[in-house]
Amino acid sequence: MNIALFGYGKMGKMIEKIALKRNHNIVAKIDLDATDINFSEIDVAIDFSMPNAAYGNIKNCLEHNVPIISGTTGWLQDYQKAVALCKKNNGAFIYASNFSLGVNLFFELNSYLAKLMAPQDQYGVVMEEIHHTQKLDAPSGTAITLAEGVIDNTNYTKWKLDSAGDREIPITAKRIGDTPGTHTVTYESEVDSIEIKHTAHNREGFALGAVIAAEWIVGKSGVFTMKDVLNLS
Ligand SMILES: NC(=O)C1=CN([C@@H]2O[C@H](COP(=O)(O)OP(=O)(O)OC[C@H]3O[C@@H](n4cnc5c(N)ncnc54)[C@H](OP(=O)(O)O)[C@@H]3O)[C@@H](O)[C@H]2O)C=CC1
Ligand SMILES: O=C(O)C1=N[C@H](C(=O)O)C[C@H](O)C1
Repeated sequence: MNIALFGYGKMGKMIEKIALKRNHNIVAKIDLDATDINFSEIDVAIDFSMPNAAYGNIKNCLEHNVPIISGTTGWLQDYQKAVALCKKNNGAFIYASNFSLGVNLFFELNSYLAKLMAPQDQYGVVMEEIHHTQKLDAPSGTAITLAEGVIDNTNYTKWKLDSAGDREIPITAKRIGDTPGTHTVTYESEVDSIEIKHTAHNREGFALGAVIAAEWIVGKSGVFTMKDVLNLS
């Protein structure tokens, strides 16, 4: 498969390594608003760029009939526009806040736990995410997906960074060293705590998931999620 990388930073480089091992070709590495992209040679594009660049890259690919996988976080105010554009162009598009198999299993566990906890009013939920100091957005996209999993299954109504009001989920975002990504969901009562945690040891899981999604999407049309790719519930 011929893959174009939009964003050739920490994730772009890791994706290149894994894609080459899986016998794919990297035909373009795009770090800025490039205008001379040869879309006709691209089977699928993978975008791990920056919050202010992601939507433009996705739009560019969809308008050139190139399937696009996006892992960039912090651009979700434009997500519905990307969905509409994909449908209009009969294109193919996946956004995931986290492409690793482990985190996608963790999302399922989070939703299941939220369902169990919904009637237990003596518990309140709090979330924490820890990432490297170069991360631009807070809270992480993964923490937002986890909060949405709780909101969908309980009477919590929204999430907020740091302190939160009644029926709001407080998310604490810490930036420490080169931490690849650690997410904790804790239910606290006066007598005990129930905690689930995912710790990424490196970026390989994210990159492998993105390449698997790219392999999966070629030949399809529609807006998909990692649930579709991994065949989860
Ligand atoms: N969904 C997931 O599983 C994961 C998502 N992420 C997300 O992926 C994104 C990238 O992460 P990471 O690789 O660590 O970040 P980096 O900062 O290491 O890399 C981002 C790259 O994007 C480049 N860039 C800037 N503008 C554009 C543009 N217009 N088009 C294409 N590329 C551009 C930057 O170039 P330059 O340096 O020249 O500005 C840089 O090389 C983040 O949003 C992060 O949150 C990260 C890990 C996993
Ligand atoms: O910026 C990162 O590094 C990461 N970003 C994603 C997020 O915002 O959730 C995924 C992962 O946690 C690493």
